[in-house]
Amino acid sequence: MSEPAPTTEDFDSLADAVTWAGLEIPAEHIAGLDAYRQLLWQWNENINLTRHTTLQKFAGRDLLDTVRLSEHLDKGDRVLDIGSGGGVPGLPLAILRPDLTVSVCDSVGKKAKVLEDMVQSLGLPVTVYPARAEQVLEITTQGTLIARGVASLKKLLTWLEPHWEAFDQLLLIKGKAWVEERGEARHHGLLKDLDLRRVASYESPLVGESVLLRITQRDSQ
Ligand SMILES: C[S@@+](CC[C@H](N)C(=O)[O-])C[C@H]1O[C@@H](n2cnc3c(N)ncnc32)[C@H](O)[C@@H]1O
Repeated sequence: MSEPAPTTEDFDSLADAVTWAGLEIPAEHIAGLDAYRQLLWQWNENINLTRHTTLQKFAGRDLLDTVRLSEHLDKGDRVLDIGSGGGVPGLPLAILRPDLTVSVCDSVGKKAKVLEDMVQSLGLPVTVYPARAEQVLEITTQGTLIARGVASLKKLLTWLEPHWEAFDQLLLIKGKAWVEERGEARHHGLLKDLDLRRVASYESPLVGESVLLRITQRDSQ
């Protein structure tokens, strides 16, 4: 019989939770990630930003997703996290990858204000846009758009359809339902000019399989 997953009480520190999640994060980044985590949980008492309020979930979900995503971003890329909410994956990514130019946006003003406060407190070189992704793409250009938990593929591709000239690729963190979402997007003709690849698939000890989808314009290959 397999061992039950350990509970939060098993971890006294973020470093222990990171090791449990099977992640190799350089020691120099752990303090910054933990500072972000503390701010997020403090804000979460007043405004609903995350349900991942244990070290186990922070490491086994938020950091795991961010680290796997990070492995598919080129050095020096310009990255926009769309629908950043409490900051995942954009803020931990900015901590782990100082070579990237990271921006985050959220369409809910209150959430964008919290993101701005966290960025200031942590001294991160991150631009926060209190706006919908579509609006940000009218005034900026990006290398990679990243997103987790924002909307179905159909919705995302509909929003982004008029804006492909403003970015090179879309990297999405998705769960098992990605296959049905791809079917729905295809059915609506949203993938006809796009190339969608599953570039990674990884197991979270807490939620099972997650995938990273890379979507590009077909003629940009
Ligand atoms: C479920 S939360 C996910 C937050 C975070 N990415 C995470 O994984 O923890 C989705 C967020 O996307 C934001 N959102 C939805 N549509 C958006 C859009 N078109 N542009 C920017 N933000 C959007 C919502 O306000 C919400 O904060």
